[in-house]
Amino acid sequence: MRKTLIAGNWKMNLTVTEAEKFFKAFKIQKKEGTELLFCPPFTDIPIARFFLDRSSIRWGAQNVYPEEKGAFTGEISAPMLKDLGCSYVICGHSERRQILGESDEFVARKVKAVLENDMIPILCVGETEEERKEGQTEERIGSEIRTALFALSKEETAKMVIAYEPIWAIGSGQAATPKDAEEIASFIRKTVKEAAGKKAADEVRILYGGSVNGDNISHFLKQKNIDGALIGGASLKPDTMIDIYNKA
Ligand SMILES: O=C[C@H](O)COP(=O)(O)O
Repeated sequence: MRKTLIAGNWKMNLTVTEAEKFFKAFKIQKKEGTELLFCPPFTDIPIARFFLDRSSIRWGAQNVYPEEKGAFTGEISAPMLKDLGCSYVICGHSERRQILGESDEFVARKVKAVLENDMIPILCVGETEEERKEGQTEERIGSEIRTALFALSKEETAKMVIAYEPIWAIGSGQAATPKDAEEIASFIRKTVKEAAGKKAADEVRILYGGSVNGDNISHFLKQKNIDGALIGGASLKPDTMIDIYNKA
């Protein structure tokens, strides 16, 4: 039985002062079978640890550099995140792939580094509006997944989370339909099965991300292959995130 994961990606939002205010206001009743995660900016991770340490809520990072240590100015390594108590790391978010030109190969190195440091990678995949119109969605996502899984064992693959985030749905207020998201989630599971076998495909968790809110979360979670959500804008307000968690 796969555990539902509700993950908030704050992106480049909330200062330390604002994060403190957020966590002071964030109160939930723990639910069995649903995991809650926040991925704040690096600067807020110690604040997340301070407030969430004795709770069931996990914290993670939005990015990582694939090398362990060394002369990589401005970068943060997986051992550094592990030492801060991070459980998850988002790898290959489309905002990084598009703005910073991160390649599938570079993202694959991050995924490996996260697993080697006993954390769980959330691999983001998804198509642009143009690719969708051209019927290239599966080709794009298939290639992103195969490259990320290439150097992983079946056991490592089974631990992963893959987030399907159609780029056109991110921050647009126009989410994919639950039916379309399920179709791609099913394709993702099939791709994992071909690359790493049935056991890994049965265990890997697949999230949907892109304009998720309190009104549509339940529709996504009813889908057979969708195990949770990666939430951007709606994760920035305590009340909205509490509402989403309660509906999950
Ligand atoms: O990582 C989160 C996604 O990019 C979704 O962002 P959004 O919920 O603001 O559309």
